Amino acid sequence: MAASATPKPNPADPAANPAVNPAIVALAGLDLPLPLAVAYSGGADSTVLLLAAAQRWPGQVKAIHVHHGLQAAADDFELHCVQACAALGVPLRVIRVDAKHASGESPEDAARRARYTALAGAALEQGAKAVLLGQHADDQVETLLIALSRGAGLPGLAGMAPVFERHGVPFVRPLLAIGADKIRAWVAAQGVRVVHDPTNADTGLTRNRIRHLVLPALERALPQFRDTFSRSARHAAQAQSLLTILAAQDLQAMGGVPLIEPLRAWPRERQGNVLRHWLRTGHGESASAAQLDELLDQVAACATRGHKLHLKVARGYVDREDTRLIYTPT
Ligand SMILES: Nc1ncnc2c1ncn2[C@@H]1O[C@H](COP(=O)(O)OP(=O)(O)OP(=O)(O)O)[C@@H](O)[C@H]1O
Repeated sequence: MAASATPKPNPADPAANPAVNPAIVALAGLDLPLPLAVAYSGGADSTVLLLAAAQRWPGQVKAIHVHHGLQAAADDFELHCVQACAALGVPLRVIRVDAKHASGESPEDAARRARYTALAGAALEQGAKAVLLGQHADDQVETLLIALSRGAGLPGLAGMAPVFERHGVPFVRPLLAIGADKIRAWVAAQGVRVVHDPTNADTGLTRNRIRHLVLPALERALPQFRDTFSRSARHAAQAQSLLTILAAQDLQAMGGVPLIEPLRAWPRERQGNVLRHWLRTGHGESASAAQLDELLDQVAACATRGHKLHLKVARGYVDREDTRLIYTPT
């Protein structure tokens, strides 16, 4: 068989049957606390998710739509969601957010941040125990490729987590193993009405370039890429979780603050691991690779008690204070 041959669909696999909503299969084995909310944009992915969730947990599903106010079509998206939820008999909460981006932040990141805050707030207000998101296998591959293109470390290469918590609310991504082609095929075959976000065609955005240029090439060259890339992401996530455990233990062993002497006794990788963890968990900051390198060089140079250390890291400074390091946000 040629390396680029597309695998034949397995007739025994319900996810390969275009008559079955692929999200039903993904939700079948899930045991989640009820009631639930679905983050519903009106697009194909969250639509199949909402339909499947409403079928799997009748009367226990609510929808939340975030109106970003960023594009003219946002009012049409809202109207579509209101009508679709009314037809389905699913209660809908629409939240309007002001997703203006701060300096140094991309508009997409700002919109995402505002969206998660709004989704968590609406879920808490509605008594929903978790929020379901519609990201699928293609979104995961795009996320991985974006991470690679930025030279990311393990946290980036771990991709999107299937479950995570934000603002005290659990978020779940049940569709991560389902390809976009299966979702699109089902939506088209069933004639389900969905909205199309015009910004998805904007190839000025890295994610869209990957979607439109790279994924079709991967499909031809490596037909199993969704499965294999996701497996690599899971390996990276497992390795990262071990590193986080080690960092937490190391920080605890130093009494919760980085101490120069014990730090210097460890290999450089272990020092970097615990310092990154300290900055992130203690101060909500991420050091760039160059800043961390410089910090490690300076720690290595702290051979005498009098050696000073003062370094800009993320949005603040790391200083030496006697035997330990302290972080001061600016
Ligand atoms: N405006 C929104 N309101 C509520 N949830 C949203 C909104 N935008 C995105 N989401 C949620 O976040 C997920 C990922 O968003 P993303 O922008 O990557 O996808 P999307 O193209 O909007 O997906 P979809 O095909 O569902 O529209 C969506 O599947 C949905 O669950």
